[in-house]
Parts: sequence; structure tokens; C-alpha cells
Amino acid sequence: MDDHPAGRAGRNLSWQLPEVEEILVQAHVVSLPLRTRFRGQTRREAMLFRGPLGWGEFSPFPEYQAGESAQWLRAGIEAGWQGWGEPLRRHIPINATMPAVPPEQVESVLTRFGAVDSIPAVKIKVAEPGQTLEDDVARFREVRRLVPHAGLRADANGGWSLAEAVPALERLAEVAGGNFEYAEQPVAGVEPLAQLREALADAGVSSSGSPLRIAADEAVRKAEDPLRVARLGAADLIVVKVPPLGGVERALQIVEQAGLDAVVSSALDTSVGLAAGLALAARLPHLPYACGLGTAALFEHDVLEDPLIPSAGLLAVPGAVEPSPEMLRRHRVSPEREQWWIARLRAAHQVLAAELLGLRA
Ligand SMILES: O=C(O)CCC(=O)c1ccccc1C(=O)O
Ligand SMILES: [Mg+2]
Repeated sequence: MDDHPAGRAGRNLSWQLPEVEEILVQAHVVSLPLRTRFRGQTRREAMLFRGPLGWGEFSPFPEYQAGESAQWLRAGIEAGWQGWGEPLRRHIPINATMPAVPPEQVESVLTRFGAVDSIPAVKIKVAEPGQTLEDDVARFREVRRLVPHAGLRADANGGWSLAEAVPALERLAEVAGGNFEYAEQPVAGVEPLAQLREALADAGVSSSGSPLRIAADEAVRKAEDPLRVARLGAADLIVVKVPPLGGVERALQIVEQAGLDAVVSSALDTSVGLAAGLALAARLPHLPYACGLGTAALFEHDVLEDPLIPSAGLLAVPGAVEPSPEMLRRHRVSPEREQWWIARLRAAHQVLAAELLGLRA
């Protein structure tokens, strides 16, 4: 557990990087409208490309620089040129994802994730800038009212301070009854998570008689060293996303080396990217929680004829997916935007090429 995975000559981690021009032979940049604002955005842009083995996605968020974006490119290239290995299961339980909406919108969001009685868990965004704890409590309460048997999770995206997080989680735990599965990245960083775990234990914040569990998200996907969380005992479980971790194979290694329970989640990917998340969830030997891969339900339009929307609380592991040419055309970005994405691709490719060279040296 002491090496950064990038420094390990692990299984299947060395590859032939395709040239940029080869990637661009069949590349499409789309802008997809969201139904509800998410991460402050109302549209999601993505570059999709076809390799010999199938489609891959490159969709780092607009503000991401080349260093961070290189991992996203690595994941997309893995999909098209490397493949994902053999699944251990055919269906993945899927949580609903609840953006920071007012309570009167909760029901309409939930119903997009299939019959509400079948939803195994709901991940609820909290600590949204500009909102208050009362907004979070009201949203939690409404979810609990509509799906009283679902597990509940709160995702603060690191938005609380330590001093805010303890009373906030105490409140939400009351509302959730025994159904509070975990709090995702309630505070930013790794050490603060470890401190919060102690503070919650001292304050006796619990669900179903056990201390409230803490999940690390940004502390894994945006960290120089994604395993520090595990080494410091800063979380009970980790959220793993294929694109920022550089692919299915690397994400698998991180989970294995962390030795913690893992929840696979999307990065608000199109259905092309979600297929990679499902491939990862299908390969994890132990999958104790529903995964956050139902986010196609938050899109007004997607690129597949049949987007990967959960039904009966599940998504089938699709293997290969094929975007519809009509959707790719309909949601195509402007030529200027396309050039911007190609420049991003080139910059990320350069970083990735240097990284892979370093590995081989
Ligand atoms: O986990 C889920 O339910 C959906 C994915 C999700 O919330 C997300 C999507 C894009 C960027 C960040 C996040 C996040 O978990 O913080
Ligand atoms: Mg999160």
C-alpha cells in the first residue's frame, strides 16, 4: 500500500498509447442538456471517440488542466484500445442521485430513477453554496418521506468545516432514522476527514447503532496519492470514479490496495462513460453498496438510443455501447468548441505520453 499506483508496474498497466490523430479519426464532441443544475452546470460537454474495441469518453470538467485531464484521457483510451476484463456480475444496484433541489422538486427527480419503491438508496447533495442546513434538512426529509426504505447518503463535496459538519450530520442522522448509510466527503481534505470521524464518535452520531460511516470522494479522486485516506484511517469507505482514477484497471488496483469498501460512482459521464463505471462495479469482488451510476437520469438527452437509466434499482452491465449517429449529430458543439476540445485532448495526451514513458524507463 505504500506506492502510488502510477509507480507500480501492475497488471495491464503498460500500454501502447494511440496517437492523437488516431483518436481523432472517429471523435465527436457533444453538449448534452441536463434536466437540473448539477455542479453549477446546466449542460455537460464530452468528447467521445471510437477505438478498435469500442467507444471511450474524454470529458474532464471545463476548469480541469492537462495534468488532471490526462487521467480522464487514460480512462477513455482504456475503453477504446485496452478493454475492461471479465465481469463478475451482470447487474449492478444503482442509487438515485438527488441534486441540491428544493423539496417540491424531489419527487420528480426521484421518479427519473425508475419506480421509486425499487430505489435501493438515494445520494443527496448537501452543503450547496448559497443554501442553508435547513434546505438540506428539508430535502432529506422529503426523500425519506417518499422512499422510507431506501438507504440515504449525504454528499457535501467538502463543503462543511469540521465545526459545521458535526451538528449538521447529527441533524441529518435524526431525519434519516436508521437509514443513513454514510456521509460522503463532509469536509475537504484527508486529515479533516480523520478528525471528523473522531468528533462524530465523541458526539455519538450514529445510524442503526453504529457510528455514522464516512466516505472519501475528492480525497481519493483529486489526491496526489489516492491511498493516503486508507493509510490514515480517514474514511470507512471510498468512492471510486473511473475517469479521474485513469481507468477501470487502475481503479481496481486502488480499491484492492486501500482495503476499504468501495462505491463506484459516475463523474456525470454520458452513457459511454457510465459503461466503464459499470464494468468496474462488475469486477469488484465485494460490492456492498448501490453505485452512483444512474446519472444518465439527470440528462435531458444522452448519446445512446437507450440511455443507461436504472430500472428496478438496477443497471445491466452493457459491455459495449454504441452512440446513435443521430444523437451525436444533434448534440454536436460549435466548430470553436470542437477546436477547444481538440486542443485539450492534445495537451492531456502529451502529459499521458510523458507519464507512460516514465513508467517504462
Ligand atoms: O454518486 C452519485 O450518485 C453520482 C455522481 C456524483 O454525485 C458526482 C458527479 C459528478 C461530479 C461529482 C460527483 C460527486 O460525487 O461529488
Ligand atoms: Mg461526491
